[in-house]
Amino acid sequence: SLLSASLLGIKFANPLLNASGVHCRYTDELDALAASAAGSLITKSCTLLEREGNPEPRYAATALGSINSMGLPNQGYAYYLDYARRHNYATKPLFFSVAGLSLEDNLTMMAAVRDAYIPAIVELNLSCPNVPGKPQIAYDFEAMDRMLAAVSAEYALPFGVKMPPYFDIAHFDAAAAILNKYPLVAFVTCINSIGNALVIDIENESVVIKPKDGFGGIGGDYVLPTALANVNAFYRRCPDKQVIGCGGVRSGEQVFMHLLAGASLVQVGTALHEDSPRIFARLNRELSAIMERKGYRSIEALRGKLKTL
Ligand SMILES: O=C(O)c1[nH]c(=O)[nH]c(=O)c1Cl
Repeated sequence: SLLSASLLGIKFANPLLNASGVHCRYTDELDALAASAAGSLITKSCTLLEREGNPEPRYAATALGSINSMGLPNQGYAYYLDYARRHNYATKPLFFSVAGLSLEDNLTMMAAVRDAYIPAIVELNLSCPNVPGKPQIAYDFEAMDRMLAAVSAEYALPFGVKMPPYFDIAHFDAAAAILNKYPLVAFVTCINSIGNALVIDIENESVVIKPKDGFGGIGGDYVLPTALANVNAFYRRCPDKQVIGCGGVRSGEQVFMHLLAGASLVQVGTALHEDSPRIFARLNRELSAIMERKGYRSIEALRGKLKTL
């Protein structure tokens, strides 16, 4: 149909899903996404063991988006693996987000997903900005190279990576060159939050989140141009991979922008957090209306068709 999408040869009724971390820590949240108009869903990035995460307040919404320093709160990978075993894949695909605190933990968790023989799609999070003392892997190119070499060898199935934003052409080039060494990295999700921003409340003359002296990853309207640039940069540099867009989506127009930039699927974070899974029905309606107005009969007809001047 008009909004059909595909990734790794798997069919999606529409390109929309949640961004990992939003509305996906607990089974009731995941069930609500499964029952929503989203074309698929993804679990909260998980660690080997359950984590409480950082002290609250650790999320705040602003007029232009959000800031968070959650600290990877999650129920541990066994909880999400159990959910992934019970999911009905005939209704919609499920993504499984992994964010181990070490290479060994990532290998253990991905081996468990591999050995479960379920069609869950793994998105390896290389970009969590909020675990104190753990610099994010994707900003350390040698560490990212080592991680992908070991994970590719162990998991031995196609998987994807969740990337942070880059801001320098040389960094797009270097990061893409590493990803292109690994054919099993079948998709690249761009972007994670822009790390270590600072939101100030002038009434209280204070930061708005407790962890890390108020420093946290931002999402929402703040990040849209950076998200689109990263989607398009990796779309251009990784012709053998697909790209999932994430960042700044709150209406059909931003979904359309991500698709033009080359995205195959589009994730929604801040706007989903501030609304509810009902947002997916609205986004699908708005995207359909734009496509019909412009005469597009399929997403493939517009994907990656961004014009330059
Ligand atoms: O603090 C978090 O849990 C978190 N927050 C983000 O904005 N991105 C991530 O990948 C993670 Cl893992």
